[in-house]
Amino acid sequence: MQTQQFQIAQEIGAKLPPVELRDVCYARETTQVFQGLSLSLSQRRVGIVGRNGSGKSQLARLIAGLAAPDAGQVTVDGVTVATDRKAAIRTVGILFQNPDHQIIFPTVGEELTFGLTATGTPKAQAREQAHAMLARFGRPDWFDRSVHGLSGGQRHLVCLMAVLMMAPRVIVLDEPFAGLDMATTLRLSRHLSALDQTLIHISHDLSALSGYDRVIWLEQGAVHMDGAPADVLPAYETQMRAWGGSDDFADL
Ligand SMILES: Nc1ncnc2c1ncn2[C@@H]1O[C@H](COP(=O)(O)OP(=O)(O)OP(=O)(O)O)[C@@H](O)[C@H]1O
Repeated sequence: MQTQQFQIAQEIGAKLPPVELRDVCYARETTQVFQGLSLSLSQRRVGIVGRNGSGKSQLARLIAGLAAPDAGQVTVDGVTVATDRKAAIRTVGILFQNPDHQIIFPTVGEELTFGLTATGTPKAQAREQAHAMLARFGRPDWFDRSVHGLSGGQRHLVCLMAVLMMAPRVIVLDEPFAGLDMATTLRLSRHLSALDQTLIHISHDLSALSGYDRVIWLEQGAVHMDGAPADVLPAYETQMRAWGGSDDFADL
């Protein structure tokens, strides 16, 4: 299948924080995940799809600056995210599939205030902002709650609030709804879709991406197809059904 280049609506894209990957090479142990990947994202809602192991989570980590490319450059809104960490955490946030990969502190209050205090906000102001965030999400009583006493869905909400505390212009979502019940998923999706921020959303749930501005299909660390959801999602689904017809896992 030919990769399609998707034409960007410049008048919309110009106002949004650009996410740029230039000639990115990146290996994990013996796996060469990306070999010269270039991508320019400037839409408000970008979906990423691809098979298991195609490189989606590694792409998310590079965009969030949690990993540095071996060669090439990743910038978000002009910030080189892997090296300028202080600017990066105010520019781009990431929500993981598993909140336990994200949460560091024992209490909700500490988790919510850490990013702000680490980047110079006075402690009292950070606490005030955390209380305001908890009130916004209807959990004013959570500041002193132990994170480990919360359910998975509640921990997801803590992660979302911690990301929003930094007011990043771009949020990367790495399958944040996996394992959540339908009501929690609907509620979190509604909060996310109401956000002004640019969302780059990795998902195996194609319906979650149908209203997006652009969808990128990754295959073995390269862009296989790039375009409007109405073009990319049906093509992806058809290919997945065809591959799913085989009983062999050798290609996983
Ligand atoms: N910690 C690691 N050490 C070595 N190789 C890794 C590591 N993490 C990922 N990889 C490799 O990098 C490649 C891309 O993995 P990645 O996690 O980005 O895939 P993915 O598209 O997110 O898959 P999934 O849909 O299963 O989450 C895979 O070949 C994987 O084996």
